[in-house]
Amino acid sequence: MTQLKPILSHLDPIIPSSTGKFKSSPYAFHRLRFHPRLTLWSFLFLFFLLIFFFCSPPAASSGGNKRRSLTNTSHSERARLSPNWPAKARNSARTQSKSGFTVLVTGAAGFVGTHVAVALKNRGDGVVGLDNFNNYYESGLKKARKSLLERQGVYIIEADINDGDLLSKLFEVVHFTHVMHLAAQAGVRYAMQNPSSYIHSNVNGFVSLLEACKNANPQPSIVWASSSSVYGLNSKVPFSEKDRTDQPASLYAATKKAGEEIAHTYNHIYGLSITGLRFFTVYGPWGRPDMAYYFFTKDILRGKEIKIFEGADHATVARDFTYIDDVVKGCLAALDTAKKSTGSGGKKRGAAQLRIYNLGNTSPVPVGKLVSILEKLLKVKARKKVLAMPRNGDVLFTHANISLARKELGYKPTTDLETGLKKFVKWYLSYYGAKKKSSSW
Ligand SMILES: O=C(O)[C@H]1O[C@H](OP(=O)(O)OP(=O)(O)OC[C@H]2O[C@@H](n3ccc(=O)[nH]c3=O)[C@H](O)[C@@H]2O)[C@H](O)[C@@H](O)[C@H]1O
Repeated sequence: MTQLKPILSHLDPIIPSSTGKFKSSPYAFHRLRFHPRLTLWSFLFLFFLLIFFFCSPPAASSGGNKRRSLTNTSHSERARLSPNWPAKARNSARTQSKSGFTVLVTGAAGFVGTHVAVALKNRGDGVVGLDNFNNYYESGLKKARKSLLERQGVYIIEADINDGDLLSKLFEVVHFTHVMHLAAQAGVRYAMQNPSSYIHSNVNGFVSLLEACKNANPQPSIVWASSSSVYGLNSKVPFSEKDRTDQPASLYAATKKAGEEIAHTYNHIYGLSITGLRFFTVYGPWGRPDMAYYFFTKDILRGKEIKIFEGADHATVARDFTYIDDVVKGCLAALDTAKKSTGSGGKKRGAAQLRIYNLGNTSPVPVGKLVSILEKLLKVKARKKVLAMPRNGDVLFTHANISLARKELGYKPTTDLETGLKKFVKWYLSYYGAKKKSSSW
């Protein structure tokens, strides 16, 4: 405050005493121009303001609760593309056997994308990744996932799914048999701060991708990530694929629901084979820092207070937390059972497959229990504050009925929350421990 005093005292002469005076800005400007000390202080003030503005890191990941501009325009992405990307993509797309799939994984530097890409590569499929590396959460984590994929022989093209020209070229360079579409603007609560990013990625981006797929010859089969959030205010449990999904509680949910309708249209008009997977709060190693289990871990370790939401009349908030390895198995099973698209070059030649499945754990756990498991694993008592769930798009509980996925995909989750969190915590401590040692954390 004392440092501000000189600045403020020099600003005093130009602070108007009434709104009327404020309008006479030429007067203030005159005073500003001809007061040398004031000019010096003003320039210094502006200089430090600009330094602060340009040097500020992107907002912290905890809860993803600050508005950030996402660097996901196609022009900026195009500028970052390596000139020999077609050769690298062709090489990465090579399969180990004749029957192997050639899969484009969008959102490959994301949490689920990285795991799915590795699993496909490990079983001998050809995999090309695509990711815009936006700054929704710490970019270092996305880069680390990219390095992991590179070590496995998966090349990631740094581009946005909204870049239609790039996608058309990519589908000419590589004849993909399948597309695993995982690129999306995730996060339920962040939608209130940056609504347009959800339209950009989950609506426009999805349409841009489907346009490229429908024009491709051959057309690939598509498996994509929808969300448990489409059940919204539905109160019938467990959530079945037949239940209503017309009451989304967040814009995120609304864009995922829109995606399901858009999928129907492209299937109907162009004969694209499309499978949507409704993920239920997926967690695990290499996870997303904007999710509660992840930033609770970070905050518990730092002694920072965590907020635990509860419903009206102290109702428990619970989630059907689903471990990443189980979800990956579901994704691969969806790819394996996907029928071929029936069209080619934009023309439908027959009815095509259209499916939707819940991929949950079918065992909801209260958020309070999640915290007590973390306390046990981290051996640290959390500083907890229980408060009413804010009106921010959250829903009280999720619970998946997985009978359809079990029957048609052979999907069978086997990891309970404690086992899954144990693996997450182990990864977390080694990842950030190693980063701390290299003093970049
Ligand atoms: O299945 C999905 O479709 C979605 O799953 C995930 O959303 P959610 O289930 O909301 O997960 P997440 O944010 O980890 O909050 C978990 C719990 O902690 C509670 N919660 C949260 C924050 C907090 O400070 N306190 C708190 O109690 C909160 O009330 C909630 O009960 C994905 O982020 C989303 O992208 C989407 O994929």
